[in-house]
Amino acid sequence: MPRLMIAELPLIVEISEKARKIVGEVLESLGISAAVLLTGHKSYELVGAKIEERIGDKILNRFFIERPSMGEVRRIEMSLSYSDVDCVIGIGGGKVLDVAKVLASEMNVTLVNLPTVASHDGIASPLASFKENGKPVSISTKPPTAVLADLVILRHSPIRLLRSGFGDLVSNVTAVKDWKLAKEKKGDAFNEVAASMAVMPANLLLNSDRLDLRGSDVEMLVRGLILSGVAIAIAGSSRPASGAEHKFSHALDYLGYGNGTHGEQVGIGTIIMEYLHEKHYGIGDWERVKQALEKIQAPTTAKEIGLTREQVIEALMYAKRIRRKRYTILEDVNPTKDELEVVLNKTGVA
Ligand SMILES: NC(=O)C1=CN([C@@H]2O[C@H](COP(=O)(O)OP(=O)(O)OC[C@H]3O[C@@H](n4cnc5c(N)ncnc54)[C@H](OP(=O)(O)O)[C@@H]3O)[C@@H](O)[C@H]2O)C=CC1
Ligand SMILES: O=C(CO)COP(=O)(O)O
Ligand SMILES: [Zn+2]
Repeated sequence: MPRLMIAELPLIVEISEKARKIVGEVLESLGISAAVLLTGHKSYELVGAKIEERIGDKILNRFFIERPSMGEVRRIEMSLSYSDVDCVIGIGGGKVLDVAKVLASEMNVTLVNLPTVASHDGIASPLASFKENGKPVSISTKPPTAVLADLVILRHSPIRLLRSGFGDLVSNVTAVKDWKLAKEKKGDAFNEVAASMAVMPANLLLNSDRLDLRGSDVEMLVRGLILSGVAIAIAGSSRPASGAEHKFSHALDYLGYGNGTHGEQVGIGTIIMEYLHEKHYGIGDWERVKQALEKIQAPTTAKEIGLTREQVIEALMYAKRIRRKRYTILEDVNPTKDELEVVLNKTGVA
């Protein structure tokens, strides 16, 4: 029987052209008086400095994040010592927001996140991803109390990172198929609300004729990534947004192969896993996934993210061995190297 669980969710979510301008108002409404600002050099220069001007009276300290790690969290905690901090504000990309999440969780204070890029669904999720000793680790945190997604900032953020966000959102399509498979084959707990929240925005974008991430579609992308994060909080695990395509991406990170971003890797992984779902269960349309990624000029081939065919095969074989409790199409089909060669040929990935 699934356990009854009360999920902690973001209290305030603003997705608009003026989100950056209401930070003061939001802090006021949350009763914040002493916040610590975490940011990156670039994001501070482009966005953070101006926001800090507006809320300067509430900022106790500012830290620039360079390398997201537990060491970085400890460094900040030590500098803050016994200061009476009641809020962490994160203004930056995934690196900054992840450190902000872990710090706010450890200090048990309010977290206000203002993403300056929309590169993955960590914007609103209760998960942080650090590299420790060169290897990726996933850390559970509290979700942000407030997420202020400013569409003007995000529309002008680097296009490669917007495309990456699209890849991470589209990956929910196979993640949810894997989750359903685990429910049917292994009796895993499945949450229809979380699954729908994760998959519906992804399908909306996949079915769109024209995709313009610098234009009107940025809003749906950001909405979808935030809903993904909330779906993760509701499900109590990354299940709605992470299946076999994420195992493939984690395998690449572990092996240190290629130069793709998270979203680029999972995007290519989604083509492969959607092919397997379609072939073995007749559900899915890998060509639709590939075409959508091509439409926004995101990579759809191994070569584009610095991978050889052999490395992709090795990563797929490795992916079968990680996080074994999470049943996916890879454990279900357990493809051999020869079968994977066929998949790569057919999909044109390598
Ligand atoms: N929590 C989760 O679920 C997940 C977390 N991750 C983690 O997220 C991190 C990657 O996040 P990602 O957002 O891709 O990358 P970064 O946070 O590293 O940001 C990428 C670059 O963009 C710069 N930047 C930020 N905002 C802007 C802007 N508006 N315009 C121009 N440049 C900008 C940053 O500079 P500067 O930093 O100097 O401001 C940085 O150089 C990794 O640490 C990864 O492990 C990955 C997947 C999932
Ligand atoms: O990237 C994520 C969801 O998009 C996080 O998932 P993981 O739990 O696989 O790290
Ligand atoms: Zn992801």
